[in-house]
Amino acid sequence: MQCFGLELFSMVHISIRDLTKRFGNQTVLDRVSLDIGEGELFFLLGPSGCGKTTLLRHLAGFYQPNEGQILFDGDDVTRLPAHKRGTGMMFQSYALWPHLNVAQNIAFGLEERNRPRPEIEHRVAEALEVVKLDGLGTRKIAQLSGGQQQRVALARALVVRPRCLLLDEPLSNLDAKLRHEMRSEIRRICKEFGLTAIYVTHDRDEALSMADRLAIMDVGRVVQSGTPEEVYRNPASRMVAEFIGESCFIPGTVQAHAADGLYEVQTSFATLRARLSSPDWQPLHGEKTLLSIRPEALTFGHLLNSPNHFPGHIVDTTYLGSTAQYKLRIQNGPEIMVSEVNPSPVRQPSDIPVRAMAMPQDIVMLRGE
Ligand SMILES: Nc1ncnc2c1ncn2[C@@H]1O[C@H](COP(=O)(O)OP(=O)(O)OP(=O)(O)O)[C@@H](O)[C@H]1O
Repeated sequence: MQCFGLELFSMVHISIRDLTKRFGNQTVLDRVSLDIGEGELFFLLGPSGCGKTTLLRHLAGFYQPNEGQILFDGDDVTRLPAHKRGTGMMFQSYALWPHLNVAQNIAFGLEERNRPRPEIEHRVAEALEVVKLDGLGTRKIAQLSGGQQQRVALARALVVRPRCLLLDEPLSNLDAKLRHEMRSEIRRICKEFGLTAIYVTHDRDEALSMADRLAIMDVGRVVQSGTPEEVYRNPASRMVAEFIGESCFIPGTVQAHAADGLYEVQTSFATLRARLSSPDWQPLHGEKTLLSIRPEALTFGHLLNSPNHFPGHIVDTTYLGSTAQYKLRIQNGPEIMVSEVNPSPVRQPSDIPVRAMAMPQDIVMLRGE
């Protein structure tokens, strides 16, 4: 009986090579290339309409590209029909059958594959256990909460033992608390079974908190990929910096290459010390740059040996409980955001001068636009 078990997932390495898709004269995927390792939980992240779902649908076999290839473990599956690819899919709308009960919904894919009855029963029971719905097999779908329905959808995708799991915004219909709960559930299950999984979202918190690696897409292209930390710390462009987190941007001119790989940058209000986002760019003296600073990289205070000071006054305060967000208007400079953890007392808008500072490693130089 053990041979029916969900533990028999086979991981797959996915290679996407120069995939291009056009709908009429609109290029929706533009030479997309990505490698997704065995057992990796990989996120596709990007603004609405950038092509995430279209890419996922190519992996599932629902769409054929105009150009390019998809390889599973080195085998070309680009023209292989969906039902022969061994992928499991989980959608935003749970896509469950309302007239079938929970177990029947989960069993559907196995029945389609004409699996013997004892195997179906065993595997459905196991799938229910994996998603923590044991004992609810005979429930009607309408008698389940949104979170439970999403667990059924996950069990249904897992029960066919997919070579890879494809998830299209699976949590966006859930409220914030359930979403948090399901994030760690989905990650736990993927890791427990060593599943290769590709997850589409436009929710950066979901991607940052769950992904092994992620790709940011914009108008049909992959603009950057890496671990959440790599992309968050080293955004390749303003678009990536803004999409993956909060950031303020200060234009400047490169002055000199300082010690430790840092650069001095002249801005409208001070000379700041900053680091490059990417080693591919070696800026020259006088070149334009855009400094990207995260609100949490700034702290209030004044250290004499800190090279980066931002003198100004607070023009707006947003209290969020665990943090406060301040809008700081810099003298002769732009407005920037400063985030303070565990604020007490909360600073109020005032004309009284304050000073914020940031470490050079936390100010990132992007190519000037
Ligand atoms: N079957 C189709 N026929 C024509 N155009 C399509 C089709 N499917 C998608 N598109 C277009 O392709 C573009 C990308 O759509 P896609 O659904 O992949 O974006 P997305 O990044 O997943 O967006 P969202 O986050 O809003 O779901 C959009 O402009 C969309 O209108």
